[in-house]
Amino acid sequence: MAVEIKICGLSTRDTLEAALEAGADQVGFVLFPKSPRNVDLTAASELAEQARGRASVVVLTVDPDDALLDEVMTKIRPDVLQLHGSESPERVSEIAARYDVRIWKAVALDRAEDLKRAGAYAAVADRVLFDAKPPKGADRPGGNAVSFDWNLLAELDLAKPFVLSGGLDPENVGEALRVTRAPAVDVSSGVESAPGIKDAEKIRAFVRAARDASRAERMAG
Ligand SMILES: O=C(O)c1ccccc1NCC(=O)[C@H](O)[C@H](O)COP(=O)(O)O
Repeated sequence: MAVEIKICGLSTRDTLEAALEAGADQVGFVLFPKSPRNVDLTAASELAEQARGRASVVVLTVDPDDALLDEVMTKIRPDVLQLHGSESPERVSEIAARYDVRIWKAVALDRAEDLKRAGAYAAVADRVLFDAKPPKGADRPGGNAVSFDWNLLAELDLAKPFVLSGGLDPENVGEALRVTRAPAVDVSSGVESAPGIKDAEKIRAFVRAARDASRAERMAG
């Protein structure tokens, strides 16, 4: 299977278009006011319309309440809801039951012990997205350009497909795929020229590098 590629934190029509034309499978919009990639509901809904039918629309929120989720579901109508806060497995299950949307749950990894939490999330979410733990003092739980030790995932046995995230870029995504054999990758900072400013050429380079590496892995068996 070809690797799936998500470009996260898009906030302009032009860079969204670059991601869609490059062949991204999912495009992500961040609803988190402290993020340099934050978009409001209106902007996210306009970007979602541009992407609809061309890639899956992912809306990323952090510990959302039902009022926000009601608005997200009505105004943006995402294909996927990415939960990137400290939502418990019970809360993820509640959200999955309340809304007709696929759920990805982010799990921060630093050491093998952190993987124990992934099983409980795999039981209630459609996918688990592994990200690095945020650095001390960071004001957001993701999008920090930090990687974790990919070897932690080499022997992973999870009931659901996972997404590899955290500090990926066009130069390292090939090696990341070789080590983890991830079915899907997610990038934000690694395709930016500055925090929150997406770079069309880096988006194209990332998609190319991930596709090349995925093809090489498949040919090697
Ligand atoms: O991107 C953000 O600013 C953000 C803010 C709050 C929660 C999550 C956020 N991003 C999550 C993502 O999906 C990123 O793609 C993922 O953390 C990887 O980020 P990066 O290491 O910058 O590629």
